[in-house]
Amino acid sequence: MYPITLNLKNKPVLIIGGGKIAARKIKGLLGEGADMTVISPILHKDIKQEMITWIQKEYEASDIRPQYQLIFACTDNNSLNEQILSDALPSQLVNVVSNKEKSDFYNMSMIKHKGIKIGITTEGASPKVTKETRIKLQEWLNKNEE
Ligand SMILES: C[C@@]1(CC(=O)O)C2=NC(=C\c3[nH]c(c(CCC(=O)O)c3CC(=O)O)Cc3[nH]c(c(CC(=O)O)c3CCC(=O)O)/C=C3\N/C(=C\2)[C@@H](CCC(=O)O)[C@]3(C)CC(=O)O)/[C@H]1CCC(=O)O
Ligand SMILES: NC(=O)c1ccc[n+]([C@@H]2O[C@H](COP(=O)([O-])OP(=O)(O)OC[C@H]3O[C@@H](n4cnc5c(N)ncnc54)[C@H](O)[C@@H]3O)[C@@H](O)[C@H]2O)c1
Repeated sequence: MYPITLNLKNKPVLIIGGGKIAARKIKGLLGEGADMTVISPILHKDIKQEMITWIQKEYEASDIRPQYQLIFACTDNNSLNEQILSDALPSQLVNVVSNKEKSDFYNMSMIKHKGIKIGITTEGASPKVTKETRIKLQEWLNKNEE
């Protein structure tokens, strides 16, 4: 997979599902100034409703508008998340939170340290190993700080 960092300021980003995992993704995306639309019957308490456009309903294929370049399928229903992936246009990139093999892209585990960002990924193979590595590396950086 090809690593890049994206400038998402004012870019329209679509999230389907508004639960715990969506809340984590939305926090990071709002921090980067993305223009967020969330489609979900229910919103997690950590999602700041006033910062997003919330469309309170269940997903339908017509929700996939061409202006979205990034789409996050964050429902707790893996077959629905996979349906979202197949409804998307070939030009749209879809993150499927419930399937290690099928995503067009993954979020990396991030460390921010003294003005640099370190991204860690197993390219979907093992989120658990990613998290463990982030914790070990963070401890090493803290220990070896001048
Ligand atoms: C890095 C991080 C970024 C982020 O999500 O922002 C991320 N997962 C994180 C946390 C986390 N993930 C999980 C737990 C609970 C368990 C635990 O603690 O172990 C926690 C902890 C928590 O939720 O607190 C389990 C889990 N994760 C995925 C599945 C589904 C599956 O495996 O198919 C399941 C099992 C679900 C189940 O079976 O129930 C899937 C994905 N998770 C990824 C990324 C992508 C691949 C990354 C890579 O390639 O390495 C991928 C494929 C899709 C994506 O999301 O992009 C983030 C910060 C980590 C940190 O640094 O703390
Ligand atoms: N990527 C990761 O880091 C990670 C970590 C743990 C779990 N997971 C996976 O992510 C999935 C979601 O986890 P969660 O904790 O956020 O679940 P959750 O139950 O907190 O949230 C699910 C959300 O999906 C919404 N939803 C359900 N059906 C919908 C529909 N038809 N249309 C639109 N929205 C719909 C619900 O309203 C809710 O807001 C889990 O099932 C698991 O497979 C991923």
